[in-house]
Amino acid sequence: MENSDLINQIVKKEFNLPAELLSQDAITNAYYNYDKISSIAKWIEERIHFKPRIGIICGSGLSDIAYLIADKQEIQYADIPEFPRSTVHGHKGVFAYGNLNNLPVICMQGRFHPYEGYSTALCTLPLKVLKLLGVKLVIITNAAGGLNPSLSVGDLMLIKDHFSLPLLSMQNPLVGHNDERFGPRFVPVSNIYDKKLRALMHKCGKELNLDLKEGVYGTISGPSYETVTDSLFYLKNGADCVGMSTSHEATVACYCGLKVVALSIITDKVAIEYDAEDGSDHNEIVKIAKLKAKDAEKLVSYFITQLGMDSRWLE
Ligand SMILES: O=P(O)(O)O[C@H]1O[C@H](CO)[C@@H](O)[C@H]1O
Ligand SMILES: Nc1nc2[nH]cnc2c(=O)[nH]1
Repeated sequence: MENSDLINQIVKKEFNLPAELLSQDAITNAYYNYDKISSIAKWIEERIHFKPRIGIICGSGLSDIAYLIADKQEIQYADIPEFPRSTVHGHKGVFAYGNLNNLPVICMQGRFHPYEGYSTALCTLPLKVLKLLGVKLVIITNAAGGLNPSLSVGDLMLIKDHFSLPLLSMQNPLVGHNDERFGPRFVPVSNIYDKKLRALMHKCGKELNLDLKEGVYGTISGPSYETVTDSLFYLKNGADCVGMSTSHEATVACYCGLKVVALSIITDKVAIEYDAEDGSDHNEIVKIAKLKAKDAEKLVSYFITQLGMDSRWLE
């Protein structure tokens, strides 16, 4: 059977309508239903023989976080049946897993972005897989452009909230049929970046003598960067930095009952004056993220040690 026939058949069964009449997220969620995601998780489980408790998503240029894992093993996304591929420079497309400071961790060296052509539901499929693998908490990282003039290149910023026009305007990964086995239809997100975990992260930052900033992550869909007017709009509405990921991932993690903590590394300053030079360049962004990643790695490692000291964090 042709793949499009199969998709049509699945969608027809669920909605009694042809797939053309539905949004991409609704189609994705019908295709990647609970059973299919369970079979992806089972496929992984059978190969890794390992029960992760912490998930880490590595942002652009931040995949070396995985080298913190002592006995690191890998599984390629390309080997996992019906799993998407990473297509962006700085995203390897690998699950790395093993113990990090004695806690079982699975690390995504590579995420999926809506601008690659994936629906937001497909971009966040890994979060549902992580949930079924046993993950309780995710640490999301990203490279972001600094909007707030108080942020400098190389700063680490703990995300306290996000502002996402794509999420607010129907690019929401939860659109479509809901399966309560993952989470509820309507999801409260006012404490999406868990307040207690943020306090713990700040404590870690202090103890490591790091100047950890805190702020709001603004999401654009990309792949074009922001115009000056876009940037001013985000800045005036409370965003401190901007990027093309994270918010939809945090939303699905929260929906699935995973605790979320998220960090941005500021890789460039966003133009907020009309006659400013446009400095956004992805190769440069990846280069800066790699150069400045050491502090993020130290912080994540120490944070995981602290999580290990109280079993309630990973309940
Ligand atoms: O968010 P991550 O994946 O770190 O990457 C950021 O860097 C890329 C733009 O240069 C975009 O993908 C943006 O989201
Ligand atoms: N200006 C800008 N810089 C970035 N660095 C990482 N992501 C982004 C982005 O979306 N915009």
